[in-house]
Amino acid sequence: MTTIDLKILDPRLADVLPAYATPGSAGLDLRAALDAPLVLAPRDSALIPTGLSIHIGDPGLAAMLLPRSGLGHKHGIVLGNLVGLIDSDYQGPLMVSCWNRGREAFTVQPMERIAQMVIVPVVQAAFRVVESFGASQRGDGGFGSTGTA
Ligand SMILES: O=c1ccn([C@H]2C[C@H](O)[C@@H](COP(=O)(O)OP(=O)(O)OP(=O)(O)O)O2)c(=O)[nH]1
Ligand SMILES: [Mg+2]
Repeated sequence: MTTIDLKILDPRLADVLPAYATPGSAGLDLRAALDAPLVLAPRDSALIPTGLSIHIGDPGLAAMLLPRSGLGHKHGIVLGNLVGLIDSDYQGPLMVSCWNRGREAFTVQPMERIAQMVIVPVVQAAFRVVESFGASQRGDGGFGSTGTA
């Protein structure tokens, strides 16, 4: 298990820190550190604090914020940036852009679990400028070049 520094910005989080729900979980649920319910009208989005900050510290790691499948599928509550990427050197508050892509208003309750965070490995690459690439089977084919069947 990797250890990551975490600051509690909102004391309500102290008892409900992000944790893996099952031994095999990949995601850690993040909560809406709101003082009052927040109504998201259809197509509205809001930047919601999680009450936490983390400093991953290792450039070989990052965190990704993803929707929770239940909220996304049943209520249309996904992320305004589709996926949130937390850099390893970021130390500010963890924020979730909550987007109601559904047809009905949705009320986010204070401390509700609104998104999930996955810690992922990262490879930082340097670029070597070349005039031509070595041959590959795909070459420049893309965007459906292999067909659908
Ligand atoms: O859903 C998100 C996405 C990002 N961040 C924080 C952590 C991340 O490291 C930082 C910058 O994110 P990103 O690089 O995606 O945004 P940007 O628009 O490129 O901002 P910047 O110019 O600060 O890099 O904002 C969040 O708290 N939540
Ligand atoms: Mg950026």
